[in-house]
Amino acid sequence: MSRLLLVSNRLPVTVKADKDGVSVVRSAGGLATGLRGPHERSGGLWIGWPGDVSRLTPQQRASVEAQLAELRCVPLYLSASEVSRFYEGYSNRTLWPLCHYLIDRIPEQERDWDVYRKVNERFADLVARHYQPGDTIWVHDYQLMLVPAFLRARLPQARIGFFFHIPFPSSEIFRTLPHRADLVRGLLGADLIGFHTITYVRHFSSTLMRLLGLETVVDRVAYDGREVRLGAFPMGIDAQAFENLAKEPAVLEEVRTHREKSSELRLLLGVDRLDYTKGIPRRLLAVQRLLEREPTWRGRLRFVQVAVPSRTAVADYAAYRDKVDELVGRINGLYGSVHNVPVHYLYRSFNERQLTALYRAADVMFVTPIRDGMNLVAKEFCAARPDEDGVLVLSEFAGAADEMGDAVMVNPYDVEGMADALEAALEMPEEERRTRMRNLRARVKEYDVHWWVRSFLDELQATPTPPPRVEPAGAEEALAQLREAQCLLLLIDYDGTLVPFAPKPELASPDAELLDLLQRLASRRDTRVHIVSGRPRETLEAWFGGLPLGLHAEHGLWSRPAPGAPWTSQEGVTTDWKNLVRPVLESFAARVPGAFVEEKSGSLAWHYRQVDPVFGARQARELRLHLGEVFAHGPLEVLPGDKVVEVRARGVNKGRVVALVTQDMSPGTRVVAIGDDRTDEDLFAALPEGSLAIHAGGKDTRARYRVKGPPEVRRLLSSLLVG
Ligand SMILES: O=P(O)(O)OC[C@H]1O[C@H](O[C@H]2O[C@H](CO)[C@@H](O)[C@H](O)[C@H]2O)[C@H](O)[C@@H](O)[C@@H]1O
Ligand SMILES: O=c1ccn([C@@H]2O[C@H](COP(=O)(O)OP(=O)(O)O)[C@@H](O)[C@H]2O)c(=O)[nH]1
Repeated sequence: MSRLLLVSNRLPVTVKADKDGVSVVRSAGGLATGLRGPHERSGGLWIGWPGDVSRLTPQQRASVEAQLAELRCVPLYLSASEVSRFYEGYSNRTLWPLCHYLIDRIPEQERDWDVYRKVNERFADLVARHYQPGDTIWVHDYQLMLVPAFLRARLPQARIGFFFHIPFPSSEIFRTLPHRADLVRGLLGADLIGFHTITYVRHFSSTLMRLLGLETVVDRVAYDGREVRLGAFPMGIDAQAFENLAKEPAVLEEVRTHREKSSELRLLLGVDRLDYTKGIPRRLLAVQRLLEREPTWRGRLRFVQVAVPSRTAVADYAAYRDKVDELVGRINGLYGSVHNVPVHYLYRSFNERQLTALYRAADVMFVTPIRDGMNLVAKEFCAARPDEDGVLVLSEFAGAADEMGDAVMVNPYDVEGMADALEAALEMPEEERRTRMRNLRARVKEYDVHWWVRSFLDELQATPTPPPRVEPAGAEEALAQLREAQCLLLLIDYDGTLVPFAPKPELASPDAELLDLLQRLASRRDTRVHIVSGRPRETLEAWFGGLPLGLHAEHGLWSRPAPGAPWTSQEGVTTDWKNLVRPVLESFAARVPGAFVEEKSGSLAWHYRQVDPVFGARQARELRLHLGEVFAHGPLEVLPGDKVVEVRARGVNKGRVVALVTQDMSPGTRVVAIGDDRTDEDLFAALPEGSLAIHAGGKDTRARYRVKGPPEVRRLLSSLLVG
């Protein structure tokens, strides 16, 4: 087993200082419990923030460090300003509401991004310092979204996993964020990115398409020369531990006390951090509504709401607390009596034993977040019910809802509907309660936290480590090579190489500066220049006909090797297939707003550069499948390009141009090809030995040299004219 380096914002410990000294206590939470085994067995490390230790004396600090080291934890200390701007600020004031669909809670002006970025970089630095070849790194949650990319830059060969514990929202929400693309690129540094549900995976995939134009094929995305996998791994709990606790005599005694105190009452339970995503106000209103419309329940219900103080320095949390306080007061004022109040509101935290006693005593567990990544409380309630009784009422917007179909599902925004569900739960016949609880428990026990850890790590181990990457050399090196050559034969692509990609093909015509550059280049001593493009020959003729260049249109179907020479086409290429293909492309263009069909003499192209990217990519996939089925073994090729699907006769590609232009080449000539997309890779592949391939852009390429894009291509060519 490879050594596991775990990375999370908080370390799974609590530092407690009192008059007797300072102690570091292990936390009991689900993540800590699930990861403890693999962390310790693998001799790994856990890297994270130990909480606020600013008030400790230097001796106490030293003692904390020694105790942390014993637990194989490595502390990353945050300054007061980092806590306020990285943790409370960008993480909890921006990312947290965003991912829970509450964009109105995000500050109007984003101020904490720089600190978020810096702290993520500090995390990556610390991890890299402790990394040993062969280690597996597992980074957790939204506070550390940039860490995978920072790590990838420092450790190209490392195996890196990332798990996102909160909902990944629809791309429509995510794309409102100013730094949306940076965050997504940050995650793509990982080899495997895990989410709780398949819906979050889908949202992430469409975000990749919309923001970066990246397509997910089944569960894989090609990015930066690597393959990134995506997957749904619903987190579980330590079900056995809760079941064991629920059977302990001391816990059962506590259950009896809870029930005796409410012998005539039915017990409803809510357990949450006091967080505005947890839906506590509407939950309270549902209880109020039930009491209001069904007087027979008055005096017969006790609703215990545990609210754990959380993120108290964030203003929205304080306001939310006031709101809940007020509602509790109002309901108790309305429906309480001298002997009893309906809502018992406990603003504090309980340990697992106390929680288990509450879970086991409850008639109905009321879990109604308006959004929740998973919600472990719902699972803990079921694990704590070996008596197979109790009803779970669960929000359909909790990740847990995907797995817990036997709960009574509610829409947490619908107060009346929740009051109905509550009543149905309270009146549910025993047999139905047992059937539902049995099914829920079977799932919670089988897919527990240990299963979760195993399945994520197994998948991560199965991802191939990226091959050692030979990064193409840059413009300086390319220029030195070009200058050394006696004679030069330049084969240059047009769109994306000499001019930037334009929203419409006709908008990308050459400017005067480019025409001048090409003219001077072609007049350079012992230099011949060819344009090798996918465009129709009429266009190339109109734009470049007056220059001393060779022209090659439609990916090499048509060539005019020298000015004045006639255009000739590749032999044996037929075009009668077009009458069959054209109507198919036209019907796709008609149903996809913004798409259009371009007809060239040897090919037909369906363009979707102005279409909604997700819809366009989906339609392009469907079109390719459709064409593939109809023309499976025919003389046609269907080629996916950059926002285009092109259909043409088999065997026509830019590589053909190489044979044509090198046949009468004088000895000592260096062939140089420059291009930016897939079609240029055919050109690069056909080059004779000793040639130079230069990729213009950031895509994966077989070229040995890389420049940044059209401006740098032009600079490189201009430099050839100097000196
Ligand atoms: O560290 P805090 O700021 O005090 O917040 C506590 C944790 O809250 C979030 O929990 C989420 O993870 C759970 C387990 O995957 C999931 O069930 C729940 O739906 C999420 O909200 C947060 O993701 C953690 O990073 C925090 O530590
Ligand atoms: O008084 C409490 C209330 C809750 N919890 C624990 O806090 C976790 C809450 O996790 P959940 O996924 O439900 O929501 P989150 O707070 O992570 O958003 C559960 O494991 C609870 O057992 C706790 O230890 N003490």
